[in-house]
Amino acid sequence: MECIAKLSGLTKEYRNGRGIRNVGLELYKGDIYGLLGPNGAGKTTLLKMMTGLIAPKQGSVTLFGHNTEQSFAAAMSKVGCMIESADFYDYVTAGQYLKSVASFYPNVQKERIHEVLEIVGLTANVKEKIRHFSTGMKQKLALAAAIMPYPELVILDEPTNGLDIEGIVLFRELVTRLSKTEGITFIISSHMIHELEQLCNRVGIIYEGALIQEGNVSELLQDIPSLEQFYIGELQKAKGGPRIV
Ligand SMILES: Nc1ncnc2c1ncn2[C@@H]1O[C@H](COP(=O)(O)OP(=O)(O)OP(=O)(O)O)[C@@H](O)[C@H]1O
Repeated sequence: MECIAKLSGLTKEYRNGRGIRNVGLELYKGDIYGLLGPNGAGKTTLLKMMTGLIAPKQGSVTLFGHNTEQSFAAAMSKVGCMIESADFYDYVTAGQYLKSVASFYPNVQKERIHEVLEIVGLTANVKEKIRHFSTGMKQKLALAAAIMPYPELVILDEPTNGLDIEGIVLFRELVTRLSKTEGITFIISSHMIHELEQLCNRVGIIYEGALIQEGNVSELLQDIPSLEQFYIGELQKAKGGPRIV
């Protein structure tokens, strides 16, 4: 299996003492890796570090063989991402926004704008100003931007936030399709554990800044009926309390 992302000993401490400590993780080509953890556990911090938005105090991120601190452009050249809730200049239209995104990538032709709009189901809204978009529509637009440069790795931080039920199902189908047809690898943080259970082949659990458990979903769930029960059990172990599931 080809390792396309390697995170080693990642540590970040904010001034308030929070952050992540000594997190190591590998992604293999074709993985759909789910990142689980309570609020404030460190998921966004970890994903921001993967994309160079935060520099680690210790540790390293290697994407496609390139260290993000030493060769940022090369490391990120096959990466698409959507971190935290999407923020836009909302007086422009969806089409204008995606055109500006496309202009960053020399290999992206303007036809790609319509392609990604169609993929996320926003074709009819191309001329609409973003300020008229719902939260879920903005999430879809951010996803369209993330897949614009034909990425091989897509990093998604809570991508289903604000999506309606149909949007969540579409999102799951879209990730599955992109994984199968384009061979795209995904790492996705989410609180929607049932979605992750259906979608992911591997999951990791972050608790208080540390990766406390990870593995193949099918192996982790050999003796436990659901990812939710596994997750709650692992959190209880980490907190040192008795297991109630
Ligand atoms: N810029 C910052 N300055 C200080 N503390 C921060 C900063 N960003 C995050 N934190 C703290 O670091 C911890 C990890 O935050 P992070 O956003 O990574 O968690 P998360 O797992 O993504 O949480 P959630 O599920 O609520 O989105 C939290 O306790 C948070 O308060």
